[in-house]
Amino acid sequence: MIIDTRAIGGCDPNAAICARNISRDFQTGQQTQRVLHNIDVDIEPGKMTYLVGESGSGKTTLISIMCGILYPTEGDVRVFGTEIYDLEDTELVNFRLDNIGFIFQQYNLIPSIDAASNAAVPLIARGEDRHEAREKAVAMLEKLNIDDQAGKLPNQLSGGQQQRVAIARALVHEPRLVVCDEPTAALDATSGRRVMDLLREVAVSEDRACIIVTHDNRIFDLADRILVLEDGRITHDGTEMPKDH
Ligand SMILES: Nc1ncnc2c1ncn2[C@@H]1O[C@H](COP(=O)(O)OP(=O)(O)OP(=O)(O)O)[C@@H](O)[C@H]1O
Repeated sequence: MIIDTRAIGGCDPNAAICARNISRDFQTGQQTQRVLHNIDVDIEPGKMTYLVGESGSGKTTLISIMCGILYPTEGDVRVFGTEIYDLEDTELVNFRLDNIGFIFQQYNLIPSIDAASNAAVPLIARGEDRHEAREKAVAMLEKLNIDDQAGKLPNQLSGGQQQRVAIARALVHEPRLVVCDEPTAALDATSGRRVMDLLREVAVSEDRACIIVTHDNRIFDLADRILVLEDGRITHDGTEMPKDH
């Protein structure tokens, strides 16, 4: 694979993500709806960046584009120096497997395998030995204080426990970029802060970045940077929430 080393639109070569001129349309019947409008954004490593905005403002669409699971209608995205939408499909899948951990609003756990096997999925997908993968998965479940549930199937777990399994699955392969959609929504305040502490420990360092989509004002104080999205445009970029929110 040849990586084009030319900068797109003034990308900082050290940025975790450099997104330029991102627009996205959705087609519903005859109607085309533009939900993101010419967004330029850089995400720096070493920071926990929040993406905040009302329901329907385009948060999920934007993070999906920034991490290689949804093509933009227009624009370019570079993740750790790789222009991801120039990759072939299998290259993009492998890039995501190696570099990105996802925590979705829906936990997307596999119902027929236990919690430890679910948490081990990214390691097994990369071809790691199953036994070693399970051991690493159980160690991650332990950090999340849920290793006593390792042998249970998803439908034997509470919503909050399922979410912690999904979080363990996102972190188990120590990805350089972690993207989380409402990681604390189903958790009580103490568990929520514990998850955020763990995310900071595992997902934020000199060469790692973490983006969190959240409505949860209990954790706004833990952000290093807050981006506010309104109707598909970034209207605030600062270290705190704007006063009028
Ligand atoms: N697959 C799709 N087809 C058509 N419209 C879509 C699709 N996905 C999202 N949209 C529309 O795009 C807009 C932005 O949706 P998105 O899910 O990105 O918002 P959000 O800010 O993440 O909302 P929430 O906080 O409710 O999750 C909404 O109007 C939504 O209806």
